[in-house]
Amino acid sequence: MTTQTSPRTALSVNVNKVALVRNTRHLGIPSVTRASQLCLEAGAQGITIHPRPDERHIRASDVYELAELLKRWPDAEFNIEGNPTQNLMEFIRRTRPNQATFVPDSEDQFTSDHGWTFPQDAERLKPLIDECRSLGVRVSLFMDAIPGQMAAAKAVGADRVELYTEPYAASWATADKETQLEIYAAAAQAALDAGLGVNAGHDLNRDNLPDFVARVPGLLEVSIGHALIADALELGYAEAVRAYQRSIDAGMAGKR
Ligand SMILES: CC(=O)[C@@H](O)[C@H](O)COP(=O)(O)O
Ligand SMILES: NCC(=O)COP(=O)(O)O
Repeated sequence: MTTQTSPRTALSVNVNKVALVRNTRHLGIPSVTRASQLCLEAGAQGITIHPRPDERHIRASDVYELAELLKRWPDAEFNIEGNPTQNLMEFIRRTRPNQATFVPDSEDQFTSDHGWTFPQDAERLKPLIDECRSLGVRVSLFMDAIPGQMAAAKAVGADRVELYTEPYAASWATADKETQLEIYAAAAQAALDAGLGVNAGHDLNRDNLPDFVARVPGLLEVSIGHALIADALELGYAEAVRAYQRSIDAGMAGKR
């Protein structure tokens, strides 16, 4: 078993939903770049976007404007998510983000709801992972919390996995929470044992974050969008980011 001292889990704010609201008028507000700037000023360690092919929220123009913004934040990370067999690779080639998170979504998918599957997906992913790494871009694979899949994710060349956390989030207020935490802890440990870094995301929020951070070993990054932006509608971006940082700190304090 690979153990490591617990790194402080980084918060990457996903600004998809700012773009979603912006796109309902031709006024350019709320601004995606201003939202990102305010989140970074408040202490977020990164910005995540998922430029889907239908541009339902993040548009190609957002990708390039955010890439320029992040150049002014050298200590922050830019994480671009997407399906590398669709539109993602062009964005990676042109912007060289810190991290590319490969997500196996179809073009018309309502939202992300599953990870990659090995060995089926290995052959088509390997050259795309190799290209990202040749560009100096870290690759994270969006994965279900299945311990037996982690070695294959490493074998195909991934640097990290992002654990898809909706099943945990859905269990949080139920009797199934403890079982889910054990599943995610085992999947994270299997990833660590395989030599992978561990990220996580989808439906995480202020309430369910502390337990997850406390129980999942080696958690390097959480990318959070929907709930954080919803909270920002009430609290403002800066206070929302500070609230999520407090949730992460509560989880860090609770690590065994
Ligand atoms: C991969 C993942 O779980 C999310 O980052 C994804 O970006 C959510 O996409 P929507 O914001 O379009 O629901
Ligand atoms: N990779 C998860 C992400 O970026 C945001 O997911 P959500 O918090 O919007 O569900």
